[in-house]
Amino acid sequence: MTDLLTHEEYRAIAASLDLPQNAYIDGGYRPAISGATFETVNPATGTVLGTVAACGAADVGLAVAKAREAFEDGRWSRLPPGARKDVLVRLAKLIERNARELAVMESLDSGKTIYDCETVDVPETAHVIQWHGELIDKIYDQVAPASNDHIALVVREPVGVVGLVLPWNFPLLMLAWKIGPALAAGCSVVVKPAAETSLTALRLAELASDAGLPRGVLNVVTGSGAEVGEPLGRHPDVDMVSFTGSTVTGRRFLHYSADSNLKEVVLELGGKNPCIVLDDAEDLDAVAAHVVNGAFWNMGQNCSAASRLIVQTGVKDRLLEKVAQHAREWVVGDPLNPEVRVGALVSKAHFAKVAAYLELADTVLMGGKVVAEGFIEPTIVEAAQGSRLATEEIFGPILTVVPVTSFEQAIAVANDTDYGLAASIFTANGKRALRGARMLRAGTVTVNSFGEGDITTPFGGYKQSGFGGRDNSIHAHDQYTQLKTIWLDLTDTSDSAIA
Ligand SMILES: NC(=O)C1=CN([C@@H]2O[C@H](COP(=O)(O)OP(=O)(O)OC[C@H]3O[C@@H](n4cnc5c(N)ncnc54)[C@H](OP(=O)(O)O)[C@@H]3O)[C@@H](O)[C@H]2O)C=CC1
Ligand SMILES: CCCCCC/C=C/C(=O)O
Repeated sequence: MTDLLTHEEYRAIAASLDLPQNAYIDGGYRPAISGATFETVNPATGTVLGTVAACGAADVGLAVAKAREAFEDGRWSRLPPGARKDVLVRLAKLIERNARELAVMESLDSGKTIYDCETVDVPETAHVIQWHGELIDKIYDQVAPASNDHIALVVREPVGVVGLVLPWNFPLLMLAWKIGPALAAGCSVVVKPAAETSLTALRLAELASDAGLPRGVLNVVTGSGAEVGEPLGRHPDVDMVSFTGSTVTGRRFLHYSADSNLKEVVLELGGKNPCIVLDDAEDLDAVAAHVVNGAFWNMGQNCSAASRLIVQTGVKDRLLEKVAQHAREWVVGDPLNPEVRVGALVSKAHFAKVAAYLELADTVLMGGKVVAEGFIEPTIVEAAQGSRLATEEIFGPILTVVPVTSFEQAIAVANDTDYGLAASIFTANGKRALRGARMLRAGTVTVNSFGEGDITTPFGGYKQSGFGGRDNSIHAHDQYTQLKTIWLDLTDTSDSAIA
């Protein structure tokens, strides 16, 4: 467990940080070719932290060319897997050694709490990179069951140059979820972080060079979705894009691919994740703790947040009382204060969007107020199935309660959404739990708990929550590799055999 510092100590570190400013291309920092910059803001205070290179299509072109050069000359792609493992494990160690700096930088740039950055985001980032590094020299290719006269090898090859387009809710962790398997597989990557949160991706790229990653293999191009994301999505020499973010933007990447080189596209998109609590659920205190964590962790800015509580009427009042009790313990305030569990929403624009949902609530069961610009207290509202509060991804600390009267109705309401990322079901009846888990249309279903699984389990969505592949686990490697068949004819064609 990470030893946390005091609020004052975190503030002192924040004041002394050396923040990256430029894109990271071909193994070094570079300003945008145009010289343009944009301001990156601390959403908790509204102060400008610094400026960052506002890159454009020319910078994307340069990064892709450098990534292609690196891929084709084999400086990384053709290293033995064990050698790639060594570099990734060294990178994981460097992340651990620089954890405090990365955690404070992440908190300042995103409004996430230092508590979460120190205890989850940064250690998990190191863990994920180490896990994929250590996996890569343990995956074997296959021999197909072809006839005795043939040997058919099925081998995996890195897909090539990949574009990784990231969201702002877990800037380091989503970077790790994508570069871990991509680099382990031997790909060269061009990362586009969200403009709100570019700093830690840049610093991590520098650490990767320190760990021995050859130049050109990991490039970070900073700037907006329109100026950097779109040119990357349309680039004819990018072989594959892995994207995490909104369903609207994810859909655009399919258009970019169709309009350019039919690059592969993997999308990890939004969710409106149901958390079902049935009348027979045991240990309501523990259930309430899961519900609160699922709904309010990271200020609800989590694609797998438990944003819909579908609760059977027999247990509703008792559960909601406990949920409110737990939620009241979540202190809202300065993200650099280690006591705080609810920090700032990522930007003014996002805060305004989430705050507008408060206006839609007729029945506020708890909270419902803006604490200060950027900060919203944990809020519980009741809303009818089909209402905007019950169907739209709010991505903020607002939990919508939908009462139901039966197991069947709970499952029907849970599945009545275009999304299908995560779901959970709380019940003491094992058979019903498993039947429910089978019936729920979601990529991850948790029973008597809420969570996303861990690095060993695939993460991705059904329906409009996902497309084309999975993050995490050994299956993440499918995104970044392609299968090749090598067919060898063993028939004996020597003279004696013919005679
Ligand atoms: N699944 C998830 O984990 C996430 C879901 N969301 C959902 O999306 C909503 C909106 O958030 P938002 O930040 O706008 O999410 P987006 O999906 O727009 O952003 C995700 C990434 O895509 C980039 N991007 C944006 N527009 C384009 C484009 N036209 N072409 C290519 N790339 C683009 C962004 O760049 P930039 O931001 O720099 O312009 C960012 O790097 C949230 O309220 C939430 O509901 C958001 C983030 C994560
Ligand atoms: C330690 C697990 C953190 C999981 C966060 C998953 C969020 C993904 C997303 O919002 O895209």
